[in-house]
Amino acid sequence: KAEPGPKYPRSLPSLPIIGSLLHLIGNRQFHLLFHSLQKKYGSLYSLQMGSQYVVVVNHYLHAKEVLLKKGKTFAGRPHTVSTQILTKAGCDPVFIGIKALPVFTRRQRHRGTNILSLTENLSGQRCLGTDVKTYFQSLCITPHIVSVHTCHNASNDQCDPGFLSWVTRGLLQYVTVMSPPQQRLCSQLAPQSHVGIFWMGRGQPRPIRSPQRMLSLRPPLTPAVLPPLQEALGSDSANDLMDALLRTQLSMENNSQLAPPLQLTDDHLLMTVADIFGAGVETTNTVLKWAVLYLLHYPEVQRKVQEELDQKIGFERHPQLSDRQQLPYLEATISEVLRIRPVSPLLLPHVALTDASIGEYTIPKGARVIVNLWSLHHDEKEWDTPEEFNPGRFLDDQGKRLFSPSPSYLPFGAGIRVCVGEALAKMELFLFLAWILQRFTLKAPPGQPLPTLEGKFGVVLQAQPFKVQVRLREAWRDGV
Ligand code: HEM
Repeated sequence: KAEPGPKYPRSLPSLPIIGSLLHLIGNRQFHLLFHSLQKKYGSLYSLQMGSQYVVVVNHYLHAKEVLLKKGKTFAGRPHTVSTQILTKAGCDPVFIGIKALPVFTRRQRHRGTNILSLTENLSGQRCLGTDVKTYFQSLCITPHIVSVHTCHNASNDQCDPGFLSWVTRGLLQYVTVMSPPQQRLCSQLAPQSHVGIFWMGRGQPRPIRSPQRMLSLRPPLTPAVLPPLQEALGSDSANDLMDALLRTQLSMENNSQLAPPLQLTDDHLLMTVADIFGAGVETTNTVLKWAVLYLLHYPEVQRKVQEELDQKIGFERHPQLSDRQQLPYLEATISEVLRIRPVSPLLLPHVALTDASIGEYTIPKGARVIVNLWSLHHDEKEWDTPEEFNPGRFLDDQGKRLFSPSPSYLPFGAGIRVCVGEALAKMELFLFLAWILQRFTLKAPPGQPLPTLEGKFGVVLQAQPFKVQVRLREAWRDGV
């Protein structure tokens, strides 16, 4: 009897050249579309983006196979023409440095109060404006600057002035302008950035003017920036990410056996630091916006968070990272925000580095695999009324924190490609929300309807612009 041939996932209909585009066009919310297509095609199916074979995963068992069990096999990322140009032909982030980020983040645990005092300086003391976007953006940038480089000779965590100006005058502008043009560029081929990125496989027609223009915006690591940092490299141990990168660069330069391609160039350094800002600022800022939006819709949740803060922290001091354990309801609220509106609802695309399989299905080498986190976080078999915002899901009967009430919860991905900023992001979210809600009550401005909870799919799942009224709490005013 003949062996059965390979079994491929069911596929959406496709046409030559345009692939399955006709089935995707007009729908801008790809996570929702991919979620709904399960009814017809099952939880694992494929589609064709131009010449690119794409597999969509909607169930946690398959997702865990891709990310954890076969993490190395599916660890590839797509190479696109724009990323090639932007990274100067492969000066990708330096993973020695990037993967070391959690270490520096752990060290920062002891510096929580310093992050907090920096956020205080930014906030203009007691009054928050209604421009949530700008406020949160500046709030989120600060810990990244601290995490990437702090001047360790200073008594508190202050940045080297040259480095700070390089970040604020050049790098942040570069990172903020990077997303919209990239989106525009991609939208010439497909309506949304994720799909655009998938579409931009090698050998396809593509406009390259924008990435080149973006490249010209990249702030060079001038002599004013690097030498002071190199001089400061005194002790043996690396204190922050910049230290680790510079130390590695130095030891590679001194190793005569390493040919130039193995040297760590200034471009590697720049791209690594740019990546920390690019990947970290918009994500954390977006989660904060979603958190505020849900607190406007669910005032009883806001009240409970404030009651917990009042009881456990009071009004005499700021919340600190060491308070996380005694504020389970706030932690549960953050977890629920990350579930209900995952910032990266399709993760980042993964690529099969060899021929492989997911469940009973054969997956060819080079296939792009999209893990639809939205489907995992809204699976009705795993979550009771998934569209309801209920932090209580993340608490047990005694009110203690449950870290993962369902295996279908992966807001930061998992395995070899897990988000390297997870610890830092959780610290930031905790401190910002604790600090804000200790002092302020958030409401929709009077006479205005509650803002929509519908997201906008793009580089991240954005909340639509909204305004918020911020009131200093009576209890806080009386307490200080
Ligand atoms: C709440 C905020 C954040 C969320 C929800 C988030 C989520 C994610 C997700 C889902 C991925 C993709 C995992 C995959 O494709 O399998 C990712 C990747 C990544 N994140 Fe985050 N992230 C956040 C904040 C940060 C921060 C603060 C940083 C840096 C300081 C960061 C750096 C990165 C990097 C470098 C990657 C790529 C990892 C790789 O390709 O190996 N993220 N993040």
